[in-house]
Amino acid sequence: MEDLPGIAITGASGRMGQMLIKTVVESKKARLVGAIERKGHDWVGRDIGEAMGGSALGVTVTDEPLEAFAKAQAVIDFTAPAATIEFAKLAAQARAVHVIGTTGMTVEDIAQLAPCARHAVIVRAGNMSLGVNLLTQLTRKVAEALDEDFDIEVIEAHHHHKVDAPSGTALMLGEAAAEGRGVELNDVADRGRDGITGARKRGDIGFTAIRGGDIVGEHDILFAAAGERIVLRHMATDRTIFARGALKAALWGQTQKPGEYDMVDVLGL
Ligand SMILES: NC(=O)C1=CN([C@@H]2O[C@H](COP(=O)(O)OP(=O)(O)OC[C@H]3O[C@@H](n4cnc5c(N)ncnc54)[C@H](O)[C@@H]3O)[C@@H](O)[C@H]2O)C=CC1
Ligand SMILES: O=C(O)C1=N[C@H](C(=O)O)C[C@H](O)C1
Repeated sequence: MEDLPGIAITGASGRMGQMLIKTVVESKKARLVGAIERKGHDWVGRDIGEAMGGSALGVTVTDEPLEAFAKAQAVIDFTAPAATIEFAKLAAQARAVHVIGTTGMTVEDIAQLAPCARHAVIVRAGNMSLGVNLLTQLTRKVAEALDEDFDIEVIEAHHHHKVDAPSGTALMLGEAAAEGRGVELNDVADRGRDGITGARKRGDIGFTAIRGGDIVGEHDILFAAAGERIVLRHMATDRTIFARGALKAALWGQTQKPGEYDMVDVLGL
């Protein structure tokens, strides 16, 4: 048991944090060594298992990430952009693999990861599921095969707690479509329509975000032309798909050189 890679989970009380704790505890390939929450959170100082409403797991929730990371071979982090940047610096200091699921990071945020990746493995993806990562490949291929007679729209739906839009997954799919077309997403993305917008610009890739209820995550890539439409769809119904992918990334990262990777690397797609 002691030989298994030790995993620390940040944002331990969150929707993904709790799912990750369960996934690591149930895994025969890793052990839980740390649970981190933000300063002032009422779970700090409590056993993580008991805080989650179950039996004790022998891991106390801490607000001192570096102490927890120093005991871990990997950190799995689904929190918020500012927290993730700080965690990247600390994970690099601890030489722990940093698996980042956090979305809503800006280009400037992402640039801050590069110096950390000189010292430790970073695996970052807006979606850790096998299905979505396969869908990015399919999206690239379909976009490559079709010309601009086909308008590309990415439509996503999520629960009403989600704070960022478009979703990280929608942006991954948009990137894949843009790559297939041989264009830069930044040059063609249409991310917010309201009022008299004018007609759709040929070649644009549009994004629509739906927020409601407890939707786990749904993504459509629509290719719409005169007289026909193609729709590629992924529907997540359970957050375990993200947690399992993140744990796979944490284990895969143990044998990699420092650098920045994504789930396509992990899954070998
Ligand atoms: N890449 C993927 O496959 C997936 C990514 N996500 C992303 O993961 C992130 C979290 O999602 P949820 O779990 O639904 O949110 P949530 O709001 O339920 O959880 C976030 C947790 O992070 C904690 N946190 C914030 N700042 C912190 C800090 N400085 N130190 C320690 N903990 C801190 C919060 O207290 C909270 O417990 C979002 O960006 C979401 O888009 C969610 C699902 C899948
Ligand atoms: O916030 C979520 O819940 C999710 N976030 C990710 C995203 O932004 O795409 C992945 C998944 O869709 C769930």
